Amino acid sequence: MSPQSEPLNRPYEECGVFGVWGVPNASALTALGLHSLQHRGQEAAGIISYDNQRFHQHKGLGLVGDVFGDSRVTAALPGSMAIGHNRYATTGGTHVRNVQPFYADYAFGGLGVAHNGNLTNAATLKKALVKRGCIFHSSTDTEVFIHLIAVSLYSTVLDRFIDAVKQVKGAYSLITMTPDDGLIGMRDPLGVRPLVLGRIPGYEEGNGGWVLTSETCALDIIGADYVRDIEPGEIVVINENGIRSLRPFGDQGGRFCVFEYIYFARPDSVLEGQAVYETRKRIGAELARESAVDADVIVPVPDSGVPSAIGYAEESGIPFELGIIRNHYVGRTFIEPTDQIRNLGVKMKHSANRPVLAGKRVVLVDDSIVRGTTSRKIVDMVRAAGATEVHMRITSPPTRHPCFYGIDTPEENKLMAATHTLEQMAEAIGVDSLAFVSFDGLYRALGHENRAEGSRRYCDACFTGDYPISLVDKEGNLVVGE
Ligand SMILES: O=P(O)(O)OC[C@H]1O[C@H](OP(=O)(O)OP(=O)(O)O)[C@H](O)[C@@H]1O
Ligand SMILES: NC(=O)CC[C@H](N)C(=O)O
Ligand code: SF4
Ligand SMILES: [Mg+2]
Repeated sequence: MSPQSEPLNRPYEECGVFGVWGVPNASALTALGLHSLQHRGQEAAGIISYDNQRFHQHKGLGLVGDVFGDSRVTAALPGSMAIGHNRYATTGGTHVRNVQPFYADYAFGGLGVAHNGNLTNAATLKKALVKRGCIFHSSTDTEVFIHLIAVSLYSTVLDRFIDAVKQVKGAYSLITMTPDDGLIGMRDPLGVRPLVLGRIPGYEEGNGGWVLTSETCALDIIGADYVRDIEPGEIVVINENGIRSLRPFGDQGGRFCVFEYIYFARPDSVLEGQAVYETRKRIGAELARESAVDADVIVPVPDSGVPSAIGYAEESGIPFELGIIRNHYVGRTFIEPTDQIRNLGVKMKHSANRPVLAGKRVVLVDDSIVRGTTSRKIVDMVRAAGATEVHMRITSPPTRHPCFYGIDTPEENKLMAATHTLEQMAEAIGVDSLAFVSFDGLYRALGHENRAEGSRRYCDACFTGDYPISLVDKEGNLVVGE
């Protein structure tokens, strides 16, 4: 949770966006894309389509399968252009009115927008917009785009859009659609969140078949080819004239979220040219070199600990075993508002594979410790299954600071690494030893010499407190709403 949202005890997550232009049944492809982005948001899903005459939309709380499982739903969203969104709230609670994509009817026609990220000056802008008479319908940061476009004095939609993004601060990967301009994709000037461009084979002769989405796994599911990443600060406009690229912010260099590699993205995705799976394996190998321990078995904390545990096992020569089994019917995170229910959720999600653990010295590999809820439970479980030693290895540096750029982390006083020393953490979790990957180890796994050389390319603020984008609302103690 970012401090800008309501004070619920929730783990982190973020959103997935998808847009397609120039194909029949665009909404059905969008629903498929959203399915493969489910790991980025499990709270709500929505699709808006356009059939050359009017817009159609369907949105709802729940998983993509709950909202779009029935093919009659997408059949009722006709058209060759569509955008979709999976939400996990960072600003504004889990209410139907906050479900994206958002749609607005302007004097110049309709416009739909889907946003992954989080704005750091949304409350400041909202205050000013409300004073000018704007009536907000949601409590999200995303809605400020809708009003900034409405009040802009520029005449074309694209100029109004550029005018709007120039006023916001924060992280945003956006997919917008309008009847005249078609599909508009954009990454914020530092490219904190991902956005890729793909093309469906068979459309090369014409202008159709374009796809914009958060991760390449959503291209794979619909058989689209990866074309390239949208660059930080780049706007792409896709319509019957083909694809056009604009750079109203110039080149400010990227600060891509390093945590996308560590945890968020699906392991079969490729982000900014780097395969997530291989990167996680390399982080695991770095960790094995840095924090070796005599043990009998390397056990991942599923899901996201799996690739790095493979890397750790390969490097250490200690066998990899699935000592913890994950229940596939429990989601990635537990969005229940209380710690009590979240604790039960962790119990429901993981169980010990006793024959693999009994009498063994176990190394558990996970990607992060946020509150420590997962680690505490897993360690208890592994000990109860008869492990003689339990060592914990974490493939991120300690999470000491909240994220304000689209990841739902808790405020500082709930982050275990912000309130405990390493020794206190090891004791609280109940392990014989605990180690986190070093900053240099992490950056080596990303292909850099060390952090000093690599960190200019990434945001790693939740580990370092080095926030690359100003936290305007936080400094002014402003919040958008509940
Ligand atoms: O310290 P905590 O507050 O418990 O949070 C950290 C845990 O949460 C995440 O897992 P999650 O269940 O979200 O997803 P995953 O199945 O993809 O690993 C992460 O991988 C850690 O296991
Ligand atoms: N996690 C996200 O990217 C969320 C997008 C937007 N800030 C919202 O709260 O709806
Ligand atoms: S603060 Fe952490 S999670 Fe947020 S964008 Fe930066 S690296 Fe990613
Ligand atoms: Mg996990």
